[in-house]
Amino acid sequence: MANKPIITVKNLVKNYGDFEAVKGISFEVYEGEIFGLLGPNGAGKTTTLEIIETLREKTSGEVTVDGFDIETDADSIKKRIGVQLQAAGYYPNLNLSELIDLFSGLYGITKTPAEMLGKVALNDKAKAKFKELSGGQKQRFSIATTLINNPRIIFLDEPTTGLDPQARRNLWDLIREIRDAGTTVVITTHYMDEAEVLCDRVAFVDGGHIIGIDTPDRFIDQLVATGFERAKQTKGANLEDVFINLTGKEWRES
Ligand SMILES: Nc1ncnc2c1ncn2[C@@H]1O[C@H](COP(=O)(O)OP(=O)(O)OP(=O)(O)O)[C@@H](O)[C@H]1O
Repeated sequence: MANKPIITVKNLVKNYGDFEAVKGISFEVYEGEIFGLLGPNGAGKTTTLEIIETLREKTSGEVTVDGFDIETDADSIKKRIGVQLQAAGYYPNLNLSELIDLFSGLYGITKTPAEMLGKVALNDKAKAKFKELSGGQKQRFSIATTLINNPRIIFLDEPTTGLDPQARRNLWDLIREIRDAGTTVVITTHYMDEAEVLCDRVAFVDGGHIIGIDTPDRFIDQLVATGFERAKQTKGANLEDVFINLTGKEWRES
């Protein structure tokens, strides 16, 4: 992968009153990668993402997204990114088809519901309302809405929280497909197994600082090189393997 930065963050600071939530962080996201922001609750991940998404004011520092400055070109950035909305953002009385039409209209883009729902395997739910969907289907639909404006980058904030093992794996496949089709993906997650298999690179954020940034593989190799050894696994499978083995890998939520 040619490492061409699509997001550049330099010395970003965000204060809420006297409280410094983000304390001068710098990092780059490369074009075409799945980039994970990891860290404990309250580390500053959402604050950082919302500043990059032009939804929140920074205190100081510089951020460019696809060559545009968040300070002077927020509108150009908004046109080039897709941000997952929380469920509350969907009109309750519209079905999925109507919601796609509505969002397309807001973007001034002609996208058919069949095309967008097809991308996330929800064509059979075109007439269903958002609240009637399973957790995995809701996440897939909200990812479809991020893709309507052909974004260069999408931002997913804990997209697999609360999903069952199959639904999580299917969402990983979907996120990889989106990356493979050329869209950069920035994701937050509290599941380290997910970050390990899904993310090309991850940054660890703690207390408003970035404390490490690298590929999952290199992070793990570096830790092992220090002599760290994991408690030996006594069994060749775990309960999640049993779950998947018993209930199958196919999508279960139609
Ligand atoms: N609007 C706000 N006003 C005051 N403090 C805030 C505000 N938003 C966030 N904070 C504080 O800033 C810190 C960073 O919050 P942020 O939501 O960015 O963390 P996070 O890493 O996304 O956490 P989580 O994993 O829980 O989502 C926290 O201490 C939080 O309480």
